[in-house]
Amino acid sequence: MAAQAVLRSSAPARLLSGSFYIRKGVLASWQHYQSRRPFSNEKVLVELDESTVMKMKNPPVNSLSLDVLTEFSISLEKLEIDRGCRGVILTSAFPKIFSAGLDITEMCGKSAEHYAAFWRAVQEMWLKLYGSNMVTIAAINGSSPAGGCLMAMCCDYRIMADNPKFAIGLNETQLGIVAPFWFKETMVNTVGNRVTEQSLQLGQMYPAPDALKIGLVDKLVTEEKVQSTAVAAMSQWLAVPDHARQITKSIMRKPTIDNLVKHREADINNFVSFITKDSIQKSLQVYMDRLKQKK
Ligand SMILES: CC/C=C\C/C=C\C/C=C\C=C\CC(=O)SCCNC(=O)CCNC(=O)[C@H](O)C(C)(C)COP(=O)(O)OP(=O)(O)OC[C@H]1O[C@@H](n2cnc3c(N)ncnc32)[C@H](O)[C@@H]1OP(=O)(O)O
Repeated sequence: MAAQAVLRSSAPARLLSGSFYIRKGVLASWQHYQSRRPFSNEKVLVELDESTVMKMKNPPVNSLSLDVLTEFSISLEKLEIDRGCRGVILTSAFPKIFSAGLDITEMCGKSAEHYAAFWRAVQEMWLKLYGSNMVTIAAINGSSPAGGCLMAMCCDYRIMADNPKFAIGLNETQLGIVAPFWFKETMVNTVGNRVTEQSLQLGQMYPAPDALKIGLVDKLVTEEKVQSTAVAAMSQWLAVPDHARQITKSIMRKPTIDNLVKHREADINNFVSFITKDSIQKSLQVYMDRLKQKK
């Protein structure tokens, strides 16, 4: 809902706040300084250097736990209301892993209340990131399955490390679970219906070069150049007038966002009744055991 409000109202609001900024002079400068200080969170670092960079840092694989998702949404919201921040680069603090997707342990052996709270946090992250008014660029410096791929697809532009060992995709069916409709819609909006249909059914993970071929990522560069390329791309995107770019983004994304907002509670109920099934719990357990055994 918040993301929706931002999408609808924020272009004029930002223009208004721009004139307030000039008139109020010193006060605005102080507020600007306050809001531009790096935030020191535990699992989502926000660095304010040449560009604003959000770095996921949840060892070992940046799985998206309830804590990480909550911290992520709060940090993004702070940047969203910061008049000095027009764009954000999303990346990982670890080499070789962007994000392992949703934390599977949050979906195993917990209460229905926990699953509902967890799923609401997943939705909130998506609403905020997909609905962001800022330019969002994913600097994908490693593998990015499922929820990690979703986060990357929420961004306006995706740069990935050129290494066939790194793969990205929505692999949910491989775990015996189903990507919900808004994951599907995000992928359709990124790579089109036919590729999505095949990818989702097969739970396909794409090595970086194949991800480029199907348009799941926009550019491949060497691992060392991922972040600097993201900074360069950011200047290009920021050269476009904000209001025009934001309204265009809203026109493109609003129907998809509205669809989740409208069905949000039903989607939570669906998730809870799906994930609490014995057969699904067993599938997840088998998948986790396999992950642990592969060493
Ligand atoms: C009808 C429909 C209605 C409603 C919708 C219903 C359901 C939708 C439900 C859910 C949607 C979910 C989306 C998801 O995101 S599910 C998560 C999918 N993620 C994965 O499959 C990734 C699995 N991990 C990997 O492939 C690899 O770990 C890796 C490539 C990310 C990294 O490989 P490494 O070799 O570097 O590291 P590992 O040794 O494999 O892992 C280290 C460590 O981390 C644990 N781990 C890995 N991934 C996860 C994870 N996603 N969650 C929790 N824990 C994870 C792994 O077990 C290792 O643990 P130990 O060190 O052995 O303890």
